[in-house]
Amino acid sequence: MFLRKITLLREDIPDFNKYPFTVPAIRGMDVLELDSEVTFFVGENGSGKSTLLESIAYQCGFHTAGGGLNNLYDVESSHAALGNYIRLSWLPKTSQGFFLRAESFYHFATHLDQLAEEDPTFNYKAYGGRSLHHQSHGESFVSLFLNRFSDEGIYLLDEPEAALSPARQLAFMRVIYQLASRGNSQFIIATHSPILLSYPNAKIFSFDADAIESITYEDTEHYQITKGFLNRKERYLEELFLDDEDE
Ligand SMILES: Nc1ncnc2c1ncn2[C@@H]1O[C@H](COP(=O)(O)OP(=O)(O)OP(=O)(O)O)[C@@H](O)[C@H]1O
Repeated sequence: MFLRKITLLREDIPDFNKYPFTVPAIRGMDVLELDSEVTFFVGENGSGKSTLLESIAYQCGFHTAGGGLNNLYDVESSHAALGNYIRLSWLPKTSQGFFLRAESFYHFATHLDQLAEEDPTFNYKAYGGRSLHHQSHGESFVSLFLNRFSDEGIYLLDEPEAALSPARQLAFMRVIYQLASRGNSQFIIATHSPILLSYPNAKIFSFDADAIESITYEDTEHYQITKGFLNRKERYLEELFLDDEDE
């Protein structure tokens, strides 16, 4: 493990009425203690998971649109609004790792193609040997996990399941397991996947309340709704499609 603590520098915040401090979970944040190789951020859409993850990436020196320390490319990266208002406590510090952002992964793939154009020796070795644009969305994620992720580093992943089939999500959990069990990799993952969230002994932080708090897997809405739906699909669908006058 590397990153042990994330502290919101409350005394430095000029205005709590401006984004990102208008987001309840961020506004109420104090100190997050990380004590597992795998940490999940979970919560409703818009609850602040990406905002916090991006600010961690910013503090790590990673491109906030996705990439590692050496990936400088020109795409509209967000300003990491929260980036200057958090403090990361490391033991030990690492600058190795990667920020995967599903929504801007296309731009990262283009950035690699540009590198290949400029440098004929660039062979996509860390990305499966060929342009990420020549692989399917899911294949390109898997190439990244298998080739770019190495024994040491902090991996910040924003909805990695976005491109992965359920089978590939399970395979991805094995990649996490192999890296994390060697003791030198740390993962912080914002996700909506009930499969990924089941990773054993992970810390799960929920962003659904007025502060970010640790919860169990079974207490996540993702687990409860998915389980309820799969157990009683007909009942759920019946209620979902009830005509207004029937209610
Ligand atoms: N640059 C911005 N300016 C103002 N508001 C923003 C900005 N970026 C995000 N927001 C708002 O902040 C809130 C938190 O957004 P964020 O992207 O962190 O949510 P999230 O939990 O990652 O959601 P999702 O699960 O949908 O990805 C949302 O209400 C969003 O509309």
